[in-house]
Amino acid sequence: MKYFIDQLQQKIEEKNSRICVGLDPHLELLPENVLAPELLNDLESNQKEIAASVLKFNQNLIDAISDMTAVVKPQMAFYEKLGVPGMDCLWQTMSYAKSKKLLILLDGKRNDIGSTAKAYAESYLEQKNIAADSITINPYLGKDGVLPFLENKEKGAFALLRTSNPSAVDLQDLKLDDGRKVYQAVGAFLQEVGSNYIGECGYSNLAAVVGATYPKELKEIRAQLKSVFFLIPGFGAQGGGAADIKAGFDKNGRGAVVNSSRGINFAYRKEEYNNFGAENYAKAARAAAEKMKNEINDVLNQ
Ligand SMILES: O=c1ccn([C@@H]2O[C@H](COP(=O)(O)O)[C@@H](O)[C@H]2O)c(=O)[nH]1
Repeated sequence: MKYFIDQLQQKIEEKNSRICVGLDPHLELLPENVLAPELLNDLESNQKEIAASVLKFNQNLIDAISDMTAVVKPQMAFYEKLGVPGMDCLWQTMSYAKSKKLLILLDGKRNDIGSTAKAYAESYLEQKNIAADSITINPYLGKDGVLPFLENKEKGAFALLRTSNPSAVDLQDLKLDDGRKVYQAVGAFLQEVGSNYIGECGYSNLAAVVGATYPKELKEIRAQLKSVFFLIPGFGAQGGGAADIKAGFDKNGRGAVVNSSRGINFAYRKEEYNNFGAENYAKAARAAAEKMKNEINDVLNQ
């Protein structure tokens, strides 16, 4: 039995890639040759057709980037939005990614009281036919809400720690009586809970989400949490760049993956990749993923 975090670290090293490719099908950004825009005028009536287009889009993206990333991160919101066909599309996307030997980090930010958290873990990490390898969770309910996601050591959880959005400061930076900020207390909590789930690589199956858009906090959190692996979202579309995420890695270039969703999924819309044309969106995505992978490796080698 191999710990989730060891599987992830091993795949990162095999591919020499520290990127995580988000699968976030923003419908209005899909190429017209994949999704006829008029279908969006009546989303509910056209859920089935739209979900079929999204699946084709995802499969082409996965084909284009599977040798270049260890892990893909489908964002559940975009699939839930398409009702039952959307959930079927999510499951088929995960199944396709699995067939290409990619790890799956399902971004759903689930959690609840212990018994309900257990049901979430069973739903998304333990189904027999297809399940994710890891899931994003909200740690706000405390330990009994987190432990069910760690029961199976082959699976992992990524808890929100310091998120990438502008309003992250509203609650996460509040000061506690002991002088720490809320996110610092959450970090210490994650390290403590995760200490019983540490793999051979020295990191724990309980990982954390820390945004690329807050490089100062990322550096401070990396220094504080030696055994916590990071998912770093916010690269590209949210403004984060390679220089911002460097401090999230340890001195050996381990301990984190950096996510980009729109920046890769919809690279074909950027001037830089205009020459590919909308019909070659997957080739544009590959070029963007390769650029991101190289930029991160370069900055870590400096
Ligand atoms: O703090 C967080 C936590 C999660 N996310 C998610 O990551 C992707 C980012 O998408 P981009 O298109 O690369 O901006 C998206 O699914 C978010 O829900 C995050 O951005 N920040």
